[in-house]
Amino acid sequence: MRVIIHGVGAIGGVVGAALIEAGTEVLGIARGRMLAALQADGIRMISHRGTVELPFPCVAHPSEITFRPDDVVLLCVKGQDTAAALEDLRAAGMTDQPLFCCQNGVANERVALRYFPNVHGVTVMMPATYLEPGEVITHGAPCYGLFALGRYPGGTDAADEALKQALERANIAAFTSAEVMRTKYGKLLMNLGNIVDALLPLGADRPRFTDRLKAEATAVFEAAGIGWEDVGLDNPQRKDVMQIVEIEGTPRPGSSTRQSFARGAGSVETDYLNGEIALLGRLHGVPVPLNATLTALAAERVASGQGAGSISEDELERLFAS
Ligand SMILES: NC(=O)C1=CN([C@@H]2O[C@H](COP(=O)(O)OP(=O)(O)OC[C@H]3O[C@@H](n4cnc5c(N)ncnc54)[C@H](OP(=O)(O)O)[C@@H]3O)[C@@H](O)[C@H]2O)C=CC1
Ligand SMILES: CC(C)(CO)C(=O)C(=O)O
Repeated sequence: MRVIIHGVGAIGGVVGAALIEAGTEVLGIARGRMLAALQADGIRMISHRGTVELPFPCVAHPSEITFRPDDVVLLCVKGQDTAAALEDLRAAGMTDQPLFCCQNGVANERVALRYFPNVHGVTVMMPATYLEPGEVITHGAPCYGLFALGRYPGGTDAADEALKQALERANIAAFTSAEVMRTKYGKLLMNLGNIVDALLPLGADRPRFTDRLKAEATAVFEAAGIGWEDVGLDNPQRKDVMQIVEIEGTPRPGSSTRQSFARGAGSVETDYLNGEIALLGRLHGVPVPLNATLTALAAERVASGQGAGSISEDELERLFAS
């Protein structure tokens, strides 16, 4: 099995480095300063086990790849980059190789099914960081992360089992799930807080806002008949397997959305997180003013160049009340 990682950032970088360290053949698709760093010096992965530096074979575009029958493709780009990535993979000759959406949100798998027949969802529990080109960090321990894998829209197959085994050899705990989207909807509830985490200053009271975002979302799920499973700290599959730990000298900078602002990435994933709740609320006639407000606020903050920590608790409370 060769694992092609489309989008070598925080998740793609940690997963790729861990697989390479464990002896799996990996090929990354990266861009910009990350691509240049990987091609020049390979990847540096920092974890609770220490720092490893590894060669990370990479190309700039899928068109540079001759796809093989034993390839599996891990899509590790943010939701706003999914459609372009899928188009590039198809144009490059990918056909029925398994495609695993290692992404937050619940929209990627459905889009992928337009392009490819063999689509899998992955619920990614991994506190990963990418701020500096060539360097990725995971604060997950004892395993670097915990992944649930399953075929989309349902079931499991040999590809799930093969990837699960490769991940486990790489210190990433994994389990297969015939209803993987249930855990992805549960994870989405957690990720409604990404934009709150990003925009509030460090140390602010986040649950004051995130609890209300989740309440809107669970009401929408109920109205829409969407089942979900809690994948947070109380999940028994997570306990003892993957907790977020301190790494001396390497503070965790916050959610993946906060990292996008910190890197000046020019886009954030909020349309596919809080925006998914806005969409579902509008489809099912459930009021979702708070998630809709934050979806719009994220776009406004990206456009105006304001970023991490740019709104106070009082300002956010006023927006929630308006
Ligand atoms: N970070 C975390 O802790 C977690 C993240 N997730 C989810 O995992 C997914 C990936 O997130 P994360 O790793 O944080 O994101 P990152 O932004 O760190 O990594 C994505 C990488 O893909 C690159 N990329 C995007 N489009 C292309 C393309 N067409 N060709 C080549 N490279 C491309 C991006 O480049 P560029 O920087 O130039 O945009 C970036 O380097 C998201 O859905 C996120 O929500 C899930 C759990 C935890
Ligand atoms: C790790 C977690 C849950 C929150 O930081 C996440 O999924 C993200 O950052 O996108």
